Amino acid sequence: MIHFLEQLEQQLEERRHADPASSYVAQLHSRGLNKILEKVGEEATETLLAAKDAALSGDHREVISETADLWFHTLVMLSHLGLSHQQVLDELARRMGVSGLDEKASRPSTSRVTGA
Ligand SMILES: N=c1c2ncn([C@@H]3O[C@H](COP(=O)(O)OP(=O)(O)OP(=O)(O)O)[C@@H](O)[C@H]3O)c2ncn1[C@@H]1O[C@H](COP(=O)(O)O)[C@@H](O)[C@H]1O
Repeated sequence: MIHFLEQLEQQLEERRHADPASSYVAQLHSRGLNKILEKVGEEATETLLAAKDAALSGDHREVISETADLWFHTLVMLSHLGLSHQQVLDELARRMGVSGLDEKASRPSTSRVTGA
């Protein structure tokens, strides 16, 4: 899986400066960060709607497809910002074993008051 992400990231970097007429990835970069963020938001919404449908119907194909779209556009976003999926994996690894409840309780008291 990690090897596949490395291959995909390499392909996304290669396509970054390709001809937008023949590459969707190049098209996204040429349209700029706001367009990429718009797509991430759109795919996030489509993913949650598909998840609601999947819970009702038991058919998981659409939520898997939409989640793949969301991950793909998120990878393009990271690439546009000069970041790597590895930095996200490192952050998840850093959090491994730290309960989300404990982490939240250790935040400064102002955060707890606002519930943020
Ligand atoms: N994994 C993907 C991938 N997943 C989704 N998509 C595209 O993401 C788009 C999302 O579909 P939408 O209907 O939401 O987008 P749209 O309606 O066309 O967009 P709007 O004009 O409405 O904003 C579609 O065009 C999909 O084909 C992807 N496009 C590319 N890749 C990977 O990126 C590589 C390079 O792609 P190209 O740059 O196109 O060669 C490919 O070989 C793949 O490995």
